Amino acid sequence: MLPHLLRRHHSKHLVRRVSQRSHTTSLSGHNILDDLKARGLISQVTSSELKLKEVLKQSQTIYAGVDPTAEYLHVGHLLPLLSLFHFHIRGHNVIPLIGGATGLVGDPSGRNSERPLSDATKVEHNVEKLRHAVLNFFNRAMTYADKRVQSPSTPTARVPQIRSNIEWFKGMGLLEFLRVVGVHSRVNTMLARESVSARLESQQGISFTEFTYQLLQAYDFYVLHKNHQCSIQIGGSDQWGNIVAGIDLINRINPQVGSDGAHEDKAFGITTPLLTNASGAKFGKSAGNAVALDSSITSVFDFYQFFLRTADSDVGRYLKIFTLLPVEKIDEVLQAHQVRSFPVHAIPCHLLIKCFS
Ligand SMILES: N[C@@H](Cc1ccc(O)cc1)C(=O)O
Repeated sequence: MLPHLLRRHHSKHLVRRVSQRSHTTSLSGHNILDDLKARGLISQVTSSELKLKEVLKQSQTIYAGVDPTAEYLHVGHLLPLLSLFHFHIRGHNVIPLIGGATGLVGDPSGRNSERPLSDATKVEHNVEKLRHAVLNFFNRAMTYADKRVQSPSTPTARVPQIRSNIEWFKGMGLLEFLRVVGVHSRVNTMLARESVSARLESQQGISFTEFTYQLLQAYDFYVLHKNHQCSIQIGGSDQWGNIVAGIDLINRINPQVGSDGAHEDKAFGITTPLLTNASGAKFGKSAGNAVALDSSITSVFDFYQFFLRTADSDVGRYLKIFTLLPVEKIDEVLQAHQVRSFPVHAIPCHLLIKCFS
């Protein structure tokens, strides 16, 4: 029942979206933040929402990173990527980043044990696969959003350029890193970050390698801020510490002072929730139930089944997260179902299949 209802409203609303987008008002702070929030795509922001909304009235550059721990993306990656995509279709600049360098180190965030170091050639291989996967995501999502998006006159005509942080780390020596980044970083603050403090209590502790991870990600934000005027980083909620580390570094290297002498925020972070099902279980590679966005790993059939088996109580939440349908429309449809006490069986899998298979 639900897929049909949604299909009917789908094209009408997307057409409206496009005409809005071709005006400069598409950048109005009205407001991507409200929309992302209503979709359940925001967990936390690093400054006041008011301030961020103000900033978003102008075109911004926003980045999100993915580490090459596997050669495919999974459903959990979709939350930051879709958030990035929401910014993209409203005319902001987005930078999807692959962690060609950070993947060689390993992020301790959200893990209670040390990762074995990945083989460098495997990491390189994964970077290329992920580059392709992210490109594919943007291509498909843009086609799904609107075919006209391909027209060169729209701000979203181009698929964003994908970068890898190996670009700036490969030529950087240890001494330079210590002098540029280390000197501005407080060990006390680094120890207090959740990703580190949680591990300090474990018997195994944390290696120096994983301990420094936050500084690598911090430097990424700094480089993108300096060279590409990137002002916002998006990541999963486990990335909070790494994102804040970047903002700290940016502020320490170039303290921003407004005309009244007060500190002025120039860099911001947005975290997305981690994807869970109604019983609170996480999805992801480390949770062991990854649903890959790659039909050679998770077949189209399994992918479809995954969404088809969505519990009724998750349907509304997933629709808001995974489709571009207007939130009001989703609420309307869900309400109609509740009133008539229809069971809501599935989210419109056909839309998702088109995007990712
Ligand atoms: N640390 C992120 C990936 C990432 C890497 C580099 C960055 O600059 C940003 C994000 C993760 O593990 O999900």
